[in-house]
Amino acid sequence: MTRTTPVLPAATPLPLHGIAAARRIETAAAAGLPPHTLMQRAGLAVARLALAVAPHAQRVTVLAGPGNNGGDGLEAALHLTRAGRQVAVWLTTGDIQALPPDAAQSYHRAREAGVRLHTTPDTLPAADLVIDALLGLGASRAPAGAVAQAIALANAQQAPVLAVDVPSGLHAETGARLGDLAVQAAHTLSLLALKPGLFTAEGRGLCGRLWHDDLGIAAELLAAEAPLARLGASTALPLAPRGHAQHKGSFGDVAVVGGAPGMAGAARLAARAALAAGAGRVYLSPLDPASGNDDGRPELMHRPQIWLQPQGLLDRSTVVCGCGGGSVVAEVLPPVLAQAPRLVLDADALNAVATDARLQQALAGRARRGQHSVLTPHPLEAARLLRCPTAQVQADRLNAALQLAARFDAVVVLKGSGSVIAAPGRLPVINPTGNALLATAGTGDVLAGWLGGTWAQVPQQDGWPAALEAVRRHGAAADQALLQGLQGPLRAAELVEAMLHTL
Ligand SMILES: NC(=O)C1=CN([C@@H]2O[C@H](COP(=O)(O)OP(=O)(O)OC[C@H]3O[C@@H](n4cnc5c(N)ncnc54)[C@H](OP(=O)(O)O)[C@@H]3O)[C@@H](O)[C@H]2O)[C@@H](O)CC1
Ligand SMILES: Nc1ncnc2c1ncn2[C@@H]1O[C@H](COP(=O)(O)OP(=O)(O)O)[C@@H](O)[C@H]1O
Ligand SMILES: [K+]
Repeated sequence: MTRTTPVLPAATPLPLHGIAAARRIETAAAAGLPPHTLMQRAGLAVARLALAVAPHAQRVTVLAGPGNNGGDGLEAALHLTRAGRQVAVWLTTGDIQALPPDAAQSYHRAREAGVRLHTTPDTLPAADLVIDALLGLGASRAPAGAVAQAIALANAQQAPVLAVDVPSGLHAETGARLGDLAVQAAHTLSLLALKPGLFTAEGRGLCGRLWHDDLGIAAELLAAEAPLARLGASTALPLAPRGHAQHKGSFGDVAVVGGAPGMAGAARLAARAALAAGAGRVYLSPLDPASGNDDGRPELMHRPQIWLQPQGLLDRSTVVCGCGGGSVVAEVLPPVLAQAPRLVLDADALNAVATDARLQQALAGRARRGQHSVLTPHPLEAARLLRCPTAQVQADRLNAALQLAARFDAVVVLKGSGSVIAAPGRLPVINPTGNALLATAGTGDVLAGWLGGTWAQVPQQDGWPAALEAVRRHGAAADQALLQGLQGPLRAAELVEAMLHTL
């Protein structure tokens, strides 16, 4: 029995399979079933979801492509016709002989059921719902010809679009667009395996609301294939509750090094976030000698130039370095990289590392010395570290994060829509929370600080659990703000407070 479920929020971690693995899962599942069963189940699942999300839609247009994704659409058309809807199928090919066998069988079933079938549309009929069954896992190049034309028509009309398996024009594995044209869906029903590209880069934006149907196959078939990543859980993994006899020394120290002239706010935001995350003591060591304490947060302690003290805060704290670091941060990085036992490197600290081979060596050698590092680049910072264009990072975010993690022997948080968390020897995680309310200056500083504040409370661990939890909660606060109707950006100082009130 097939079961369609919403994917987000994900209460438990979910495996995300690459295209090759997804195809092997399909082949293994098909081998244990009568011919054509999976496509029939896929079409039924699409039709049921269409009726559920658009119950009043009388006129449904199905855009069917040249492969098996089109076959799923033809099956859905058949069921929607039986359910009394006015269905028109627009096939991108008139050459029925060229359809793969499963899709050809669905074509004949649809025709026999009286579905109206047309080829190569110039215009689309007015519809209440459009089903995008143009391209699925087989999409390997920029949409061209009739497929490209159909995508453009789908995006130009008003009705909501339900995408089958993946919005056409999106790469299911990377979340990058294959070309200029991609379907903007209101809903996407992912079939059999969930794919990483639905959750990162352009995926979240193009998919709309995400649904999943495993087409009733045995769970063992999915478990038999190694995933490329997992979708993190969007529920809280709380720290141990505070004991009655605990004191501020029980919750670790954080030292924030950042805030070059003109950028004091960035370091203050990170320090505020570390405090709110629950660190016992938070010290602020500004890179601007003229900068004073954060008057809005008298709890923070002003400690100038901790990098000049041979033994002290740098040796025993969780250090967050780089927020608003400017170019001067490069000067303090040698002692910071040498001494900090647990280090979060953000923003200008990463830019400084990107341009200095000695700093790169010092960073990469930390793990061998038993020191732990977490890097939190946004795509441009990641591109500088990898010495490639930003577009190349965004074209394969999982791979970029894995490369950085291997090169620097560190936990890496590649930020942006669907942040990727990677570390050597671990399956990468795509974070399921967050939205564009976070697209405003300073929210990255808040993430780095919160991460440091979380990590300081579990100093015996590497930065992996703290990174997962900080990224999840950061996004969850934005999701909660969206649900509460916030229209504008979630300003960074307010984000700190919002995170405090988010599980
Ligand atoms: N079989 C089953 O039982 C089940 C199948 N399922 C469904 O099958 C889907 C995978 O089907 P698929 O492998 O046939 O690939 P699909 O995505 O339809 O496209 C291939 C066609 O598109 C063409 N094409 C590619 N790129 C193009 C471009 N940019 N612009 C234009 N054309 C382009 C490509 O041409 P070619 O590159 O070969 O020249 C080829 O003709 C999967 O996502 C799921 O929906 C599931 O429901 C489970 C049950
Ligand atoms: N569209 C978006 N969807 C989800 N998260 C986003 C989006 N835009 C930005 N973010 C998040 O906001 C933060 C921005 O960080 P960053 O670019 O470093 O900003 P800054 O340097 O100004 O603090 C990151 O955690 C990023 O993942
Ligand atoms: K599709």
